[in-house]
Formats: sequence, structure tokens, C-alpha cells
Amino acid sequence: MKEMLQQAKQEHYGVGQFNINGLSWVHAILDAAQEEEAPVIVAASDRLIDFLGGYRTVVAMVSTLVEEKNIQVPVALHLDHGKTVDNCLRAIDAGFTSVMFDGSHGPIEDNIRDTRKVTAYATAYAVSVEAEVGTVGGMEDGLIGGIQYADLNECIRVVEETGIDALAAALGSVHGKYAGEPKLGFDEMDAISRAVGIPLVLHGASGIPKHQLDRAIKLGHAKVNINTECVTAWSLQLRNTLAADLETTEPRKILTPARDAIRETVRAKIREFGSSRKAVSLKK
Ligand SMILES: O=C(O)C[C@@H](O)[C@H](O)C(=O)COP(=O)(O)O
Ligand SMILES: [Zn+2]
Repeated sequence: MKEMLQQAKQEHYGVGQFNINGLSWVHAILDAAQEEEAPVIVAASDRLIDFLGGYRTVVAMVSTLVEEKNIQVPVALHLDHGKTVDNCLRAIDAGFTSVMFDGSHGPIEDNIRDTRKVTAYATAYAVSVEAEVGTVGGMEDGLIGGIQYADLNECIRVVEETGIDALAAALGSVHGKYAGEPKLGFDEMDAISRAVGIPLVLHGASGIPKHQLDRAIKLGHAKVNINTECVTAWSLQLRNTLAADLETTEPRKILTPARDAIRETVRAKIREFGSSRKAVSLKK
């Protein structure tokens, strides 16, 4: 992921991180990335690991489908919102190529101490690490919370003292649906981006209008996280399919249009982020 994000930052586009909620998502995300010739980050949120069958199941599911589908674009497999150091290490052992340790809800000293434990382990396996400072609004790690802007000095400390590859600095974005127009802190974003130098990560990107996404990418965001827009498209299509034929019980007929809806959502986001046809210059 590190190389993907460094190139994206240099060339001012965003690499999409798309969260998986089952096998349909893996198919859809990989197909969309291949069709758009875009590098892509397939992410499993730590809160869903048991639902998905465990770290090793996720690795097997993604890596096997990459092979079976002969996917030629670069694919990173990322643990999203890793809850504990131990969970991050388990994900690395299972074969994730990138992990986020989310220590943003505790004191900064604990966040730094624990993120360092993750980077120390990850470095030995050439696995990339993301950390978070501040609080993204809405649901995070299963808790509903308010927005808390990332502090500039804390961001600098986390980057300098842990050696992370990407920083999620919370600056007004919200997980889930926005009530009204999102209000991102672009001045703070500019200052943090200049001070830390490494690629920034935009959580809660579903529902952020294109002009704000463009500005965030210009100001150093190289990784853009999307879950809500995909689950919304999937569930809407599923409801429509079931309503259109009340007798149907054939899973393939019910689930394929919903999978296609995810794929089209991912394709549209990849185009918005400017990462279409950026796979060529990156090694798989
Ligand atoms: O819901 C999750 O567990 C993953 C998300 O937190 C992801 O990291 C993200 O930021 C996506 O935001 P959304 O598109 O607003 O759901
Ligand atoms: Zn998130």
C-alpha cells in the first residue's frame, strides 16, 4: 500500500479503499478495479472479522479471487480500524499487506506506544501501517461519537515517533450518512499535510461531494475510504430485486444484481478519485 499511496500523492489522485462485507464485495471491487485499470485497496474492518470468518479466511478469499479472476492491477489487503495491537499482528501473520491500528480513542501517549508496537512488527514483514489521530464522526469501532479534529502537534508526534506510512487525521468527516453538506477543515488539512509529509487517509468519504474530494486529494489525501455508498447501493438493489419477483428463491438471481450495483459504485468512485488507468505504472 505504501508505494501505491506515495505515487498517488505525487500525482494527485486518490486510491480507493473499499470495505468488504462478504464475498460479493470482493468480486465487485476486484472487477471494478480491473475494468478501470486502477490500483485498489480491499479492506476488512476489524469489527467484522468474526462475521467474515476470521483473518485467514479473508486473506484466502481475496488472494484466491485475485488469482482465479487473473486480476492484473495492484491489490492491497488492508485491516481497517484495527482494534488492538494483537489483532493487527494476527492480521499480519494471516497475510494482510497493510494494517490500520486505530488508537484514536485513547490518550495520545497510548496511541503512540501501541502504534509503535505495530510498526515494529509490520516492518519485518514489509507490511504498511496507518494510524489515526482525532475522531471521525458517526460510528467508529462500533461506537457512535462526535467529531474531534486532529491536533497538529499530535499528528507530527505520531508520524515521527512511530514510522507509519499513512495518517488518518480526522478533520470533520463522518462515517455513514452526512446530515447536510460535509464541513472539512481544509486549512488544518493543509497545515497537517505539509508538516507530516506522508500520505493522508480520508475516512468517511461516502457522501463527500466531488469538489471537496478533489480539494482533499490536492491537499495530500492519497487513500479514500468508502463503505456506506457500497452498502447503500447493494441493499437498495437487493430490495428492488426481491420486490420485483416475490416468488424467487434462487440466490444467484437475487444476489447478482446487488453485486453489480456494488461494482458500478466502485467504478464511479475510482473515476471520481482519478485513479483510473493508474495501475500500469505500479508493480503488482
Ligand atoms: O464501517 C467500517 O467499519 C469501515 C469504515 O469506517 C471505513 O474505514 C470508512 O471510513 C468508510 O466510511 P463510509 O464510507 O462513510 O462508511
Ligand atoms: Zn473509517
